[in-house]
Amino acid sequence: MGQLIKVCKALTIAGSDSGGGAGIQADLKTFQEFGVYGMSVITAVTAQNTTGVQGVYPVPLEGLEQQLESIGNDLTPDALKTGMLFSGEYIERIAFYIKKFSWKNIVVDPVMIAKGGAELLGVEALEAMQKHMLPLAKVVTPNIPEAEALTGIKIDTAESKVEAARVLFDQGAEYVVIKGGHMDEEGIVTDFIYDGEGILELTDKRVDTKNTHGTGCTFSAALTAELAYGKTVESAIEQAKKYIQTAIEHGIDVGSGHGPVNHFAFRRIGHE
Ligand SMILES: Nc1ncnc2c1ncn2[C@@H]1O[C@H](COP(=O)(O)OP(=O)(O)OP(=O)(O)O)[C@@H](O)[C@H]1O
Ligand SMILES: Cc1ncc(COP(=O)(O)O)c(N)n1
Repeated sequence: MGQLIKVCKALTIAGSDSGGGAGIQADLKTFQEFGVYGMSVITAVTAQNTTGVQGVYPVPLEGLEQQLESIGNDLTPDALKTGMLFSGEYIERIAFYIKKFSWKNIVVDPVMIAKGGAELLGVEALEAMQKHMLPLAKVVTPNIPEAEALTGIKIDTAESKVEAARVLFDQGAEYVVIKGGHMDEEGIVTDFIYDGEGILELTDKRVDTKNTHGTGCTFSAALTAELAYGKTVESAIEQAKKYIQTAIEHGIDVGSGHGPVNHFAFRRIGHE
């Protein structure tokens, strides 16, 4: 019998995007690119493509819990990320299982609204996110509108960004990454990192493209993969930023709307 290879394992708890650009699909593609064994717990199935979200179908609560049990009873993720969690009730149950199985290295991507405007998490779930998920988070990775919704702070200045990061830290996340994709900065995009003491800003050139569907999912999945390898949070964030930059720069021609990023850009770009 051949010798089995030890691998790092990462879990995503998120929604399915039938179009393959965001959600579970983006996460698993990214895990694969990083050489990490990917697992998934699906909260909801979305009928979605590059033009928008056509439907949202939650997995029955029992099915959600059974997936979490199945993973926990056999497979221990070295790191996990959450994406679209659908509702406050689902968030509460997911937090319960994360604690039950003592899972660590948790990246909370507080997905709320799709780029096209579709609601992926009810507003009633904000409190559950604050109360149950943020205290479990090694890293929370909101975009600007999500950080505003979770803190009630309008982010339009450098000071308000720091203030919002402090509030998210106080809500329990060890590291806060406020992503800059939605910020109107000329030619650049800056992600802002806060760990309760210091601030780090990662800036790169803004790619002029409409194909940014799934950027947040892909970034947080790359970060989770790096944490699964046991990397420090700072180094994992830097690596994730490099990966998403490359994936956006080498965009692919898929669909007629807001296309996905190129998950395999590190490896092979397109074909003849
Ligand atoms: N046009 C761009 N050029 C370069 N980097 C970008 C661009 N847009 C976003 N990014 C980067 O992509 C990552 C995700 O940021 P963004 O603010 O878009 O998250 P998001 O809104 O949660 O994404 P999504 O909802 O599409 O999954 C960040 O690291 C950000 O800096
Ligand atoms: C299942 C699922 N999860 C997350 C997103 C967010 O990605 P985006 O904001 O790029 O639409 C999405 N559209 N669908």
